[in-house]
Amino acid sequence: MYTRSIQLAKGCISARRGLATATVQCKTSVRHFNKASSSSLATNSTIPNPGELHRSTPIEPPVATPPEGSSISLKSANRDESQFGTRPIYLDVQATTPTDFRVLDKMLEFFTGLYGNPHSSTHAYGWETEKEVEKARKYVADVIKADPKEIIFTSGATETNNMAIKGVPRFYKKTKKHIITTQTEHKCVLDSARHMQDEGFDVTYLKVNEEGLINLDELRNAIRKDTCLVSIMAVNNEIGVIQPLKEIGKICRENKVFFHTDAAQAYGKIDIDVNDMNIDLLSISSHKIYGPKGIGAAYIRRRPRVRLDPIITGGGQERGLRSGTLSPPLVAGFGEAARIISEDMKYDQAHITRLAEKLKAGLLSIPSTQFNGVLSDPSKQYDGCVNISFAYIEGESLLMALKDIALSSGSACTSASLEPSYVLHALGADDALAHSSIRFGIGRFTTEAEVDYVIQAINERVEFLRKMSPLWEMVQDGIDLDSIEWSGH
Ligand SMILES: Cc1ncc(COP(=O)(O)O)c(C=O)c1O
Ligand code: FES
Repeated sequence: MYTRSIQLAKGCISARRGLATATVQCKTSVRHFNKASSSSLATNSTIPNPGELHRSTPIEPPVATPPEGSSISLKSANRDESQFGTRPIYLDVQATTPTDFRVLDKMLEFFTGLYGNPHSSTHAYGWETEKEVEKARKYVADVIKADPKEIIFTSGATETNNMAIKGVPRFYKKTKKHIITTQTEHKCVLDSARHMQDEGFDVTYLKVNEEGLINLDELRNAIRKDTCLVSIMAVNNEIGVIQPLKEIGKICRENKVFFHTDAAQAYGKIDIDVNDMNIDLLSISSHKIYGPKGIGAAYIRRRPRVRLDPIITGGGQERGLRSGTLSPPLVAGFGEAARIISEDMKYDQAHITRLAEKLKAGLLSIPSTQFNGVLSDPSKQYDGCVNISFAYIEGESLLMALKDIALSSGSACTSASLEPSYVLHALGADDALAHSSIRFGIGRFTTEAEVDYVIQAINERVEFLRKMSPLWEMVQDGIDLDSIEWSGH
């Protein structure tokens, strides 16, 4: 057995409050991790501010040039600086979250002692691992008030979305031919829907309003006799909009249509009760909740029972719905992440809301900025996703000028393309505004010092870039840009 010089699992709720380097000693290696200070919340004023641990020099006065060779020094949040060098502040938690060290601690034993195949039913190695898998299944189910039997482990939300959007219509294809989804879904939902169109299904893509919300009457009107599935995401990954799940679930149940929701960005972040909301299928991703990558789950309702054609067939694992040997380290890590997020949800929410409000206020005080998402009703906006357009600046130029902050102008899988966001387009944003948007993701380990730094850095760099922008100069001179006839070359 390996020894641990620290007990990570207990009393770690204040992880974000004070990071100190601790050592976990395994049989073969010694690795460094950031460990929660054992100090209680009450004494956190004496703890070095975590943000200070990220930077060895104070914030610079306004810079006149982009940060090439900047003297601001940043240390990484979770890596050994001596080995990996300094890295930017991480504000891209919608793309992925850092693995919580309590999760890692849970996973380690599955690489050493607990290596049995959880599907081996003839010996103790299989039984002990299976017991851990079932524990994890319960933790994952508890977050959304589901029965553990309704949880199927998959490789992540992409697989689960494929499973739901392809699997349900294929099963009911003799009588049902229609699917409803929205224009602002994640690419893996839209792509699965297009795939089903190629197989002969009709797909309705619901529009959203300028805040990103669907219209419930439009949903009601779109439902046909042969509709088998409505797939509407819970929290949008680019703008954080929360769709009215309970109302959608009610409409679907009344019309006897299955309701699937992609909850990759919502699970553990907002309250979800699959029974109260009449959700029939739900997609979960472990790496969005501080768990390992490469694992996720499908919630599939048993009563009334949802049937689907599995995408991966074989040994019949996971109730025949997803064959293949499970990865116990990933399952257990995911389970631990779910257990922690259930326990810490209120604390995480309060922390994230406080920092997000500060960030939003600090950025929206910059002239000619626009918040993308819901402003009219805070209950319909997930605070941890702050998407802002900075008019008269290209989002990509701003990102280039912000090398000391890890950000994205939208989803991770489209971040290599310079196309403006299709989600912002669906909200009615013009190309210029869609091009100038940046998504700021705040999570469990984001610190106030990081937010302060980001506010100052963005203020400086936006001012700098606008000084170089002829459009900005014209606006300052009182010229109405809409009145200009641009030549077309
Ligand atoms: C809304 C949404 N759906 C699906 C996914 C895909 O999840 P996974 O990485 O687990 O396949 C993501 C991740 O970016 C997401 O944000
Ligand atoms: S897979 Fe995460 S944004 Fe595309």
